[in-house]
Amino acid sequence: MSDDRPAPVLRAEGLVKTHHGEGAPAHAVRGVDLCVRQGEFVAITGPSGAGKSTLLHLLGGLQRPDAGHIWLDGESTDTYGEARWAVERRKRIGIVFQFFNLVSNLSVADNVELPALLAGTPPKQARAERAALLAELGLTGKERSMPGELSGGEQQRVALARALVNHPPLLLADEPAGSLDSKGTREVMRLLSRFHQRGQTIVLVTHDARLASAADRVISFFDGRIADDAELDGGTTAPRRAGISGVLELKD
Ligand SMILES: Nc1ncnc2c1ncn2[C@@H]1O[C@H](COP(=O)(O)OP(=O)(O)OP(=O)(O)O)[C@@H](O)[C@H]1O
Repeated sequence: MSDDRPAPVLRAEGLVKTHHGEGAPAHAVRGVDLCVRQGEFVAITGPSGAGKSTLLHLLGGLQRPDAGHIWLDGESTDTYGEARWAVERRKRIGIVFQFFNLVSNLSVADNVELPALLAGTPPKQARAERAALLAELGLTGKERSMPGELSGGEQQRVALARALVNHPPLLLADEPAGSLDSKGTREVMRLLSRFHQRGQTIVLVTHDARLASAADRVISFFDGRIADDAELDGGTTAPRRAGISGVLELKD
């Protein structure tokens, strides 16, 4: 039987991760199977402590699973070490975080150009890519600013430019509006939607059900497991499949 769906950009099977900290072990991810296809905008939502960030970190190779497997564009990552993950992230996975994680002593322009230069892009092309993205994100004129001189919303837009400068097939976003005010939140969500409309595959982690409604598929994560996985109908919050709303309404 032929499968005319877009190809999987990311696939995971049997992911398990337990954190061993000070107290009792935290079973953050307890067996997750997931397939994200080209062009999808997937939100992973759920209450605080459900394991959403841990799952995103596993998917981006920032943490290693205790068990399970991840494929990027159909290629197994089983043999990847830290260095290989870093290379693959640069090419294939852009990541934005709640607290931006910009390099504080580099200018806006240098923050955005750095991943392009590290990926071997010629300096002239890196500058052009940076200029185009900053213009797109409304940051023209801020090139020489330092991150600390920008508002939170502006810093997150710089982080978005940095994440996208190498045109990665996959964008991972971990609570990208978590430290922004409502204006910054609306702006980040508008930009994510715009990039998605142009074909960017996005996986967004958020505990905020309103933000999740910008996606076209919402995965409800609860206690380390996928509790529900629903396509949204035309960008509204109405799930095609019953069962999602109870989990979405859980408060932190
Ligand atoms: N590095 C760590 N060391 C020890 N425990 C951790 C670590 N990271 C996460 N945990 C624990 O794992 C569980 C899941 O955490 P995680 O941050 O993945 O959840 P989350 O759903 O993203 O929560 P939030 O929405 O509050 O960010 C929690 O019990 C948390 O305390």
